[in-house]
Amino acid sequence: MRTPVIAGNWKLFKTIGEATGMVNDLKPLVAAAKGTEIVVAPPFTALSRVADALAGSNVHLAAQDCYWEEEGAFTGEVAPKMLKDVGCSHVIIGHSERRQYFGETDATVNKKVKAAINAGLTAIVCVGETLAEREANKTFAVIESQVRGGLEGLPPEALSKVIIAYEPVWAIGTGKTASDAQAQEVHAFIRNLMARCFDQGSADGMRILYGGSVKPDNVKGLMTQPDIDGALVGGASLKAESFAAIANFAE
Ligand SMILES: O=C[C@H](O)COP(=O)(O)O
Repeated sequence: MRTPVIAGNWKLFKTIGEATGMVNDLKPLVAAAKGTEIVVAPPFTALSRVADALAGSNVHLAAQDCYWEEEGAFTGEVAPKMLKDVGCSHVIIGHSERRQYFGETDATVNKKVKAAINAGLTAIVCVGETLAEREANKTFAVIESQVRGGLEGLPPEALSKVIIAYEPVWAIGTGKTASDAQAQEVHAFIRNLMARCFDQGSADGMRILYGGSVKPDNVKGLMTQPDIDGALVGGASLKAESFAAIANFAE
C-alpha cells in the first residue's frame, strides 16, 4: 500500500506573511487527512517561518530546489543540509521550469537527488515531455532518459526517499490536464521502468505523482488510476481551500 502524496509547489509566489497566513488557514482544513502525506513548497525566503507555523501539524515542508554541494563558494545556492536544518523533509528537484529557464539537466538532477538523499531529504524528482515531444511520439523515450539520468547510480534502498512527479510540460499552468488514461499510461511506464532499472519491490513501493493543472474537480479521476499515487499541484495549491479539497480527496 503506497501512502498518497499531495504536494503544493508555490513557485515564485507568496511573501512570508502570505505564506504563513496560507498554512494557518490550511492546517485545520487538512487535520483529519491522516493517511495522506501533505507537503507544501514555499519560496526559500518563507521556509523558516512556515516551518514554525507547521510545527505539530500533519503538513510537511519542502523546498523547490537545492544545490548538490554541502558548502563552499557557490553564491546564491542552498545546500540540502541547510534545508534539513530549516525544517524541510522534502525537496523538489528537476522541475520543468528549472530545466527550461535555468539550465537544469539530467546530470545536475542526478547530483541534486544524491545530495538530497544523503542529507536525509525525500527528493520529488520531476520528469515530463513537451508538447512537441509528445506530438513526435517521443514521450516514452524522453521520460525514460529523464528517469534513468536522474536516478542513475542510486542504490535500490535509496528509492524509498524518492518520489517521481510526472508533469507533462504542456499541462503545466495551461488548464489542459492530461486525461486520466494518458497520465496512467505514463505512470505505468515509469513503474515498469523502475522495475527494469532497479527491482520489482522498489517499483511497487515507489510513489509516482501526476502534475499539470490538477484541480479539486479533476483530482478524483486521476487518483483512481492504479499507478497514480498523488499530485504535485501548482496554481491550485496557492489557496488553502482548493489545496485542502485536493488533499482531502486523496484520503
Ligand atoms: O509543480 C507543479 C506543476 O508545475 C503544476 O502546476 P499547475 O498545477 O499550475 O499546472
